[in-house]
Amino acid sequence: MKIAVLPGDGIGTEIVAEAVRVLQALELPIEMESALVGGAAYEAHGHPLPESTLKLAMDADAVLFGAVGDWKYDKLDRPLRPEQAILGLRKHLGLFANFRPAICYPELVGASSLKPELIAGLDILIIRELTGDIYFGQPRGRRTATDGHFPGAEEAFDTMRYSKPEIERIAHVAFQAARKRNKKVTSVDKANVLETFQFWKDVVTEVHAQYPDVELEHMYVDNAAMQLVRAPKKFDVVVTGNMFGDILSDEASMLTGSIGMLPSASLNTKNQGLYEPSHGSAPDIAGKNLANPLATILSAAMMLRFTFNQTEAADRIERAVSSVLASGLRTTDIWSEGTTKVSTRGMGDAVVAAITKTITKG
Ligand SMILES: NC(=O)c1ccc[n+]([C@@H]2O[C@H](COP(=O)([O-])OP(=O)(O)OC[C@H]3O[C@@H](n4cnc5c(N)ncnc54)[C@H](O)[C@@H]3O)[C@@H](O)[C@H]2O)c1
Ligand SMILES: CC(C)[C@H](C(=O)O)[C@@H](O)C(=O)O
Ligand SMILES: [Mg+2]
Repeated sequence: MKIAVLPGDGIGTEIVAEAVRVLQALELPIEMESALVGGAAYEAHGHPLPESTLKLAMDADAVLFGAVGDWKYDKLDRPLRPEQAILGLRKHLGLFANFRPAICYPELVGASSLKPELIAGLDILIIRELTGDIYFGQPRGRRTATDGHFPGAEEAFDTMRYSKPEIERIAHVAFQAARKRNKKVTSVDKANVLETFQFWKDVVTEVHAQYPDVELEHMYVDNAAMQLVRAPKKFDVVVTGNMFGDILSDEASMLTGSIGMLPSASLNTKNQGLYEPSHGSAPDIAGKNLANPLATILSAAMMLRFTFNQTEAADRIERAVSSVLASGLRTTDIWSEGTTKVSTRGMGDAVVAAITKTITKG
């Protein structure tokens, strides 16, 4: 089991350190090798995704990723910006299927900004297409407008596009995931305005014919954003494009109590995966030992489950997280009256201790 460990920037280094300690506590035959990525790699090597880092990731069975980015790099040319590292990894490794499960742990029902009854028992899965859409479509750039409202003015443009096979494969992923859950898929689009998403809707409908046991509903993205906070438990599997999935998954994270609770798995056709929290490098709290490491720790559990088929070890991590939350320990983002505030390291220590206890007990 070879894991490339890429902590990145900001809180990335702090949260990945805790996930690594959790993996080590499991005493599995895991080989881990670290490399710089994002702004840290730009500082050291002049590029956010150096060849050596990309090679390490491509040769590994799985990548454990923290986060990249900092406001101080926002003026760099786009190819040198830290965010290009994660986009480049997704593209080079072909990580088209992104799983972002939003699960509300019973202990955190009070931590969300939503009413407890809306989110108690919540367990939804957002499946985000990760290598297409306006994120990767060409052409893009800046130019002088020759038409539109202001001919002659400076303008910028991007290209939204999806090919049929790209939509088909993510639709299959969603229907197959739904089969193992509550057999309902909501496909989120903007077919009323965008040709790309009328096509998305048509192709998803076509693929659905192969899954008559799964219910399919279509929903416009603006309505989906509203329904997610109105009645989130009505969803089971949500499948959508790259950009809508980015936005809706951050929204869904608040249903779990905090963005610090939302893990993710990004998979390719070879079951190679990159595992990262759904949040970013949080420059506002970086270096303060304040970040919640649980999204990253839970991403490590997803790695054991999806890439390494180590179901028992994955369960062990998830049980340890539950027991730590049940014992009342909270990082600042999920803290509420009557619970005990701990640091990033303190939360990591508690999860490691809970795992060690289960191993000792056998
Ligand atoms: N995959 C990635 O590497 C990734 C993802 C998202 C954003 N980014 C980058 O991160 C930088 C910051 O972006 P942003 O501020 O928009 O989003 P962010 O997710 O980094 O932070 C948003 C807010 O959530 C809080 N937060 C995030 N993770 C947390 C955690 N684990 N525990 C407690 N609080 C947490 C932050 O303190 C901040 O207030 C940008 O450069 C952005 O491009 C990277
Ligand atoms: C950092 C950025 C490129 C990334 C995205 O937009 O995909 C992030 O927001 C995410 O959700 O992983
Ligand atoms: Mg995002």
